[in-house]
Amino acid sequence: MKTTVHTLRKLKGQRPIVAVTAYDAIIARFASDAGVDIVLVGDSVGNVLLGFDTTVPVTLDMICHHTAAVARAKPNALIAADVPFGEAHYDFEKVLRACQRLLQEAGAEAVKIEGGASMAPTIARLVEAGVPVWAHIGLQPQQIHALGRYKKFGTNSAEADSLLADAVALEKAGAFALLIELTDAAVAQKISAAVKIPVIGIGAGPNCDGQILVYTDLLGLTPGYVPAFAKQFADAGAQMKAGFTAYTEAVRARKFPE
Ligand SMILES: Nc1nc(=O)c2c([nH]1)NC[C@@H]1CN(c3ccc(C(=O)N[C@@H](CCC(=O)O)C(=O)O)cc3)CN21
Ligand SMILES: CC(C)C(=O)C(=O)O
Ligand SMILES: [Mg+2]
Repeated sequence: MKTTVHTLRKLKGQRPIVAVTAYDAIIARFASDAGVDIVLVGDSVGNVLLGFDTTVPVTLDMICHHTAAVARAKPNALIAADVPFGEAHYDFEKVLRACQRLLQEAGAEAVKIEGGASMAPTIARLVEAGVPVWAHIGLQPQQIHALGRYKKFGTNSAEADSLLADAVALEKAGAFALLIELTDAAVAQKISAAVKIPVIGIGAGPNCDGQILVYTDLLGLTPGYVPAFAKQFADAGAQMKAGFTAYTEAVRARKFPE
């Protein structure tokens, strides 16, 4: 059955929501067939697949390209797409046009936007236009150059209070869900209890309404640094390397083709 923002909202309090990133049709199919609820075309495509160091160089064109590939798999999982660096910060027309491309041209069914309470007015207007918005708080990787490093949020009471205020403001703005990244687990739990919309965590402890991981981290395929919170559930990297080695040896030994 097709997952929608409506069916996701109803899962809160019923069972944990499962989300992963996907950047192409093959992975979207595997993830969706496994029963994943949401496939996110994350701007992490930049550092995990495209060889960039951060998510900052990822453009709207790139996200549209990867989202269209995911959409061609026709997954049952909801297709969400990241709004890339900068796009949500010009004016309303620019961010609406970005979301219009993602939904109309690429086939996304929801967008994810990094930002706290200050993003709430923009999100309220997008929701009014029919754009389902997943609001992303806590660590916002698009802020890396401003932050200097990836750091945990909500570790003191001022930060914890401001995260809770962000969550409440974004729920009020009409976000269909929250994503909370790299935050103190107790704060993530408190936020999950305080809002009616689902809270999906990454590096935010076990007491959220769902979890998300970058698929290459959980399959053992990430080429570079893997965050400590990610758990590896399979070693697809080792299997792929073994497959390439077997092929190389078979060709060199004239055993393939037979
Ligand atoms: N492969 C990959 N996995 C991800 O989860 C991911 C990306 N890339 N790229 C986009 C963002 C960036 N993310 C990151 C990147 C670094 C840390 C990190 O340095 N974490 C430290 C803890 C830092 C602290 O506690 O202050 C760690 O050891 O996990 C966390 C999340 C999450 N996202
Ligand atoms: C890490 C997740 C939440 C993300 O935003 C991405 O993959 O880009
Ligand atoms: Mg992202």
